[in-house]
Amino acid sequence: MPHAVSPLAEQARSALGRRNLVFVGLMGAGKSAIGRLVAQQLGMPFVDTDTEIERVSRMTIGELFAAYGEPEFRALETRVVRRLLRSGSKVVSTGGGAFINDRTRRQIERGGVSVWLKADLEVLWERVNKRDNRPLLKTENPKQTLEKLMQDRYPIYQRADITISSRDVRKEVIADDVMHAVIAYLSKGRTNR
Ligand SMILES: Nc1ncnc2c1ncn2[C@@H]1O[C@H](COP(=O)(O)OP(=O)(O)OP(=O)(O)O)[C@@H](O)[C@H]1O
Ligand SMILES: O=C(O)C1=C[C@@H](O)[C@@H](O)[C@H](O)C1
Ligand SMILES: [Mg+2]
Repeated sequence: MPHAVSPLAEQARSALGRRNLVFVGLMGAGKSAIGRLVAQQLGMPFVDTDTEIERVSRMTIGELFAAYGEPEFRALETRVVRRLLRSGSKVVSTGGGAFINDRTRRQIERGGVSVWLKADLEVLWERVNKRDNRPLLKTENPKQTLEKLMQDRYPIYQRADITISSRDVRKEVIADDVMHAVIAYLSKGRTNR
């Protein structure tokens, strides 16, 4: 297992102990990019649930939505998240809707420290409009759809243990914010899970 790469990362790694670190938030918030970077810095394994779902189903997320519909996708997502959170501590980046689903959110609440990457509409839109691989945004006005998802989902993402502002700065800056916040959150007298 690789070691944490800086004193900050080392301190965050040791605070986490055997816990998982789970990134949640809307499409484009940076869960995959920041999750991967934080995992590298902490010297922990990294898994992205969307990638894992595509691997086990041998279909893309778009194909899954088209063939089976969103409810089936959510059921598969719940199972994948549960399995990942039970198989050794790691950094997990979830798909945008995972924390919104009651069953999946309960898995995350039980299985790790959750980090909401919170971004404003312009930042999200700038990042997601470059690709069209998000089935929920295949609408007439995808920016408006994204705004509606923000209104519906932000009150739920807000339940995450930690909130980090995912703004237009280098990914390393956000990764440092995450590690500082993890240390602060876990120093509040919490016991190892
Ligand atoms: N701080 C940042 N600076 C510049 N680019 C960023 C930053 N954070 C994320 N990005 C870029 O924004 C795009 C979307 O990020 P990412 O794929 O990590 O989002 P996500 O939250 O995983 O979205 P989804 O829920 O759709 O999987 C990627 O191209 C990523 O490299
Ligand atoms: O926000 C969502 O509900 C989604 C986000 C993506 O990560 C994928 O999990 C899928 O496109 C659904
Ligand atoms: Mg992602």
